[in-house]
Amino acid sequence: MRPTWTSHPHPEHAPRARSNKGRRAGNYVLHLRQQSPIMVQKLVFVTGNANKLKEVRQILADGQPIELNAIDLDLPEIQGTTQEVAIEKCKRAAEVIGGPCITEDTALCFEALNGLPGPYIKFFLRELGHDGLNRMLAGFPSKAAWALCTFAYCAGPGSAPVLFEGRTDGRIVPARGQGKFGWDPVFEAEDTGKTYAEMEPEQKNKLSHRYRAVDKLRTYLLSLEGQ
Ligand SMILES: O=c1[nH]c(=O)c2ncn([C@@H]3O[C@H](COP(=O)(O)OP(=O)(O)OP(=O)(O)O)[C@@H](O)[C@H]3O)c2[nH]1
Ligand SMILES: [Mg+2]
Repeated sequence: MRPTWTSHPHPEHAPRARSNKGRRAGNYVLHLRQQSPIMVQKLVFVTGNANKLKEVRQILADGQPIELNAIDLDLPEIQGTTQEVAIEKCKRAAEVIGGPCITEDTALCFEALNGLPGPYIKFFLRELGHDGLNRMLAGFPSKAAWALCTFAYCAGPGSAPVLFEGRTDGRIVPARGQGKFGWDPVFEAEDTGKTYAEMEPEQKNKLSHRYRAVDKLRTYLLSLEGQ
């Protein structure tokens, strides 16, 4: 079914900013623009992570005209596979805002640990830091890892979310580079010899897990526009 692109989230459903995180991405809306400004259509990106938002904006700025904004909502993230976590979060986001939306989940998966920490990387990073992530692999010969980005799009309350995954392979290394974003300094992307943190944004945004997922999402959203 074609989503009701033209509806803003109803003011009664407008979420309040998270107060417990001390950061806020801002109240924004994703505009899918056709050539005429009158045809502006809207979709909410629900995330509390300002770095994600910044990167997604940068990636989307290069290509078809999609204008991105976001709402910061404190949504529960269940335990499960990356797909299960992404589906439930997006479903809940659509219910809360009462309309179409996208959400994004990032996992960092260690080959030696059969894909863990995966979607729980946020908590491992917070508790162990860069050094601890390296030490987790001390007893294993393989330092191979992959970064996995899962975007979910939900057409509205009661609709099943659609997923878009992007994966970048690499390995876990002692921290190198400017540590502005999460685990960027300890993830060396395959065939680059550089950690994400050592790359200019332009380089990361052309090979990252996020870039690969956004590319699929963009194609899907624009195909909906044409229907
Ligand atoms: O170095 C990094 N380079 C990246 O490219 C990247 N993308 C996400 N992350 C971090 O990995 C965890 C995912 O958890 P996550 O998907 O639940 O995100 P989140 O809770 O911060 O935001 P959201 O769920 O409100 O969107 C969080 O700690 C993010 O900061 C990254 N770290
Ligand atoms: Mg989260």
